[in-house]
Amino acid sequence: MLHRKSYSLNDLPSRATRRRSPQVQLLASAPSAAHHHPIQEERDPGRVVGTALERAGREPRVPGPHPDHPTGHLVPRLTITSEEGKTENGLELEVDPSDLIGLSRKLSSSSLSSTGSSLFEESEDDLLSDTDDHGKGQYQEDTNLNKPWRKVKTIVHCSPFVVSFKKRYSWIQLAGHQGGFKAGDSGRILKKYSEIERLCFEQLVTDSLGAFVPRYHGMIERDEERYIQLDDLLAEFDEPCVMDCKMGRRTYLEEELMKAHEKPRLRTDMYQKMVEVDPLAPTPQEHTQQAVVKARYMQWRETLSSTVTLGFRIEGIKRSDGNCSTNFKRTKTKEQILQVFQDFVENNKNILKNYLVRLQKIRQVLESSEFFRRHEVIGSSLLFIHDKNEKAKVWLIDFGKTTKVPSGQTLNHRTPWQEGNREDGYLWGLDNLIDIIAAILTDS
Ligand SMILES: O=P(O)(O)O[C@H]1[C@H](O)[C@@H](OP(=O)(O)O)[C@H](OP(=O)(O)O)[C@@H](OP(=O)(O)O)[C@H]1O
Ligand SMILES: Nc1ncnc2c1ncn2[C@@H]1O[C@H](COP(=O)(O)OP(=O)(O)O)[C@@H](O)[C@H]1O
Repeated sequence: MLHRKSYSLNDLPSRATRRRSPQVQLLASAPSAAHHHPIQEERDPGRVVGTALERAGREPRVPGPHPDHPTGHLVPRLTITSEEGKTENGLELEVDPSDLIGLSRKLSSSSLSSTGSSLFEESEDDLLSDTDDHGKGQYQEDTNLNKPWRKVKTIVHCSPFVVSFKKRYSWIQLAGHQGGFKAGDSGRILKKYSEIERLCFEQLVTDSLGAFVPRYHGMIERDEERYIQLDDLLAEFDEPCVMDCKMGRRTYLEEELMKAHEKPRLRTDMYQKMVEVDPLAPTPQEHTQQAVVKARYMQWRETLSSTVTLGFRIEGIKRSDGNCSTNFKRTKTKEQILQVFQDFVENNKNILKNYLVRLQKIRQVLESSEFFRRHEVIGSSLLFIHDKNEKAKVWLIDFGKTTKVPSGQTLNHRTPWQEGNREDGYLWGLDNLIDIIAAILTDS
């Protein structure tokens, strides 16, 4: 039986409780398939200069990699691959035995993961208080610290996905909560239910923004667990490349901040995620208590990346060669982002142009959307997907922390945030993103 908390508007979440189902069953890819790739968050920003950058506007250089942690945070990569013709029972698990060691709790929310997590039942262990690190903070040493790009190779054929996919492709989850997804009927995915998100999708059906979010097909119950059904955005692509960009100037709700002020809850898992990236980041007090409060962790992540300075950040990428990375926590400057985009599209200007047109359209629709005007949009991403046919589209995903502002209030999503005004900087971030992509194209 699955034990899962549903979220109401009055229960804004640590979603810690809905994540990280035991991942011991999901095993990382063969390290041999991994290789270095030029896109790395610790790249020397000085390498990427030029007129495109000048047009995009210069940012102060960020310091290079931390001397004690030159390669940043790495996670095992895995994905589920369905194979046509296989039955639900014709299943096999491909595992590199060397990957069996110490992976059980490694995957964090920032880990690239797969729908495979939903193959396995959550346990009571995952329903944790914020002060409990069990199931969240037990991160193991990654033995492949020099390999920020990892080939997705694990194949798990024991899922209901096998029968639901029409064509052979890997569904990949680039960010978000572990165990949050499951395959649905053909061309659909199931995302664990959240009342907030359901409300959003229901309203989006009739909003002009509806064309730019995955189509919503209502709620469904599977194995005593509720899900929302959404179109699988990857389904229409041929060997899709995917990028998740988390939008906005902040990644936590004002309500979460208030809670943190009133009743700070210590998170050992977040402390561990922090020291994994930068052992010097915690304060002496945080080191002593081996824990940080969530708002502190979120703000640290925002400042480390481009969230605060540009209003968006890159969360993860799956490339055409199948390699994936969520190793962008320090990707901060315009020049770094510009380089990541160029690598992501492999310098294909047609793809970039298609993305630009789509983003401009999204901006136009956002500016006139009633839904958008009346919602604080936090933690939502733009999902970029393209393929070798140069088809390239972008959608808005993840409305788990998108909440309505009080009646009479509206947001413009560009005004700088001050506690109380609920502005999220979404459009400001989109403006910056569009400028960067336009600058790459203009340069060429
Ligand atoms: O990406 P890393 O550095 O792992 O940090 C994660 C992300 O910020 C999650 O946001 P998102 O879901 O947008 O990816 C957030 O979930 P919330 O959405 O619940 O805030 C997690 O909070 P916890 O769920 O409390 O751990 C936090 O630990
Ligand atoms: N409709 C979809 N189609 C295809 N992939 C999706 C879809 N929704 C989410 N994903 C994948 O799952 C990841 C996490 O999604 P998200 O909704 O942000 O989850 P969470 O609420 O757990 O943060 C995305 O980065 C993307 O890779």
